[in-house]
Amino acid sequence: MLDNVLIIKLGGALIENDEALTALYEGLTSYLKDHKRPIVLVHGGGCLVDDLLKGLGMKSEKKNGLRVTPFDQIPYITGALAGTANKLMLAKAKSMGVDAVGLCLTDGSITKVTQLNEELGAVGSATIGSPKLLEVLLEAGYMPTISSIGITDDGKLMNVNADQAAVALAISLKADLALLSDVDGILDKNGNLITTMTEKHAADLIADGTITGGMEVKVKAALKAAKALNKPLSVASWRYPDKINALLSGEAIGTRVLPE
Ligand SMILES: Nc1ncnc2c1ncn2[C@@H]1O[C@H](COP(=O)(O)OP(=O)(O)O)[C@@H](O)[C@H]1O
Ligand SMILES: CC(=O)N[C@@H](CCC(=O)OP(=O)(O)O)C(=O)O
Repeated sequence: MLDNVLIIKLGGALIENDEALTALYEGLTSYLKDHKRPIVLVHGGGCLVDDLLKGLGMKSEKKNGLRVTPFDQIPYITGALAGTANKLMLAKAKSMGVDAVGLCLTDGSITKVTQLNEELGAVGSATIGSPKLLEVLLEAGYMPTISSIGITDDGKLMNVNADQAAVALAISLKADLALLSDVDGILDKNGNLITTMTEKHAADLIADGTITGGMEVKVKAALKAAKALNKPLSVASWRYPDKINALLSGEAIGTRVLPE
């Protein structure tokens, strides 16, 4: 098992923000010049899916933060996430001199994906798989860049929430994990950053409507990872390049989600 892997999950809005995406890769390349640390990127792209479905005149709704994915929409959603979003990440990596390899969640069986339930349609749940392919790529110096599309054992395309996907990979690789989004971390009712989060506190904030939608999914996924790995992880912003450096050096940024 490869030691000290860091998985960084990037929310989809980053892909539409060229300045922040450039700053992220600058941060990664300058850190990797002086340090040897295996880094895996997992990305979302929910905003690209929204734009595509709207452009196609298709309706889209979310239930508890997860997109209802009719089977007739999954080819388009696959195009947006495993296609456009993944290849825009690889294009930026290429232009910054980073040797990246684009993957989906079931390439090399890096996770196992099953259908979550009938109600959500082609929405998948990712569980731990084989770390082998990622270890081979990381040892050879590539930066795996993984979309949240997966394939079931009987060959059906599935749309997996990217935070949940990153958690399954982190547990598989026993990696450190950071979930980076378009907000500074988990915010309280007044919009102030909460610096640490426990399961009990999160349950209270979900119950009183302070944590909703995509953040509810993210916090639950983060708590699952913190518990399974028995270590805290960061829910933070991708907006500040200096904080990315701090994160790479192992400092706490944003909200620390604790394994309790
Ligand atoms: N308590 C909260 N703190 C921060 N963000 C929250 C909270 N509750 C809901 N949100 C929403 O969750 C969003 C982040 O989740 P999501 O859109 O899924 O992000 P990403 O695409 O980066 O994974 C924020 O932009 C914000 O609108
Ligand atoms: C099932 C489900 O909700 N899938 C997500 C996958 C993309 C994602 O998670 O993107 P962000 O990280 O940018 O939110 C979706 O269709 O939006």
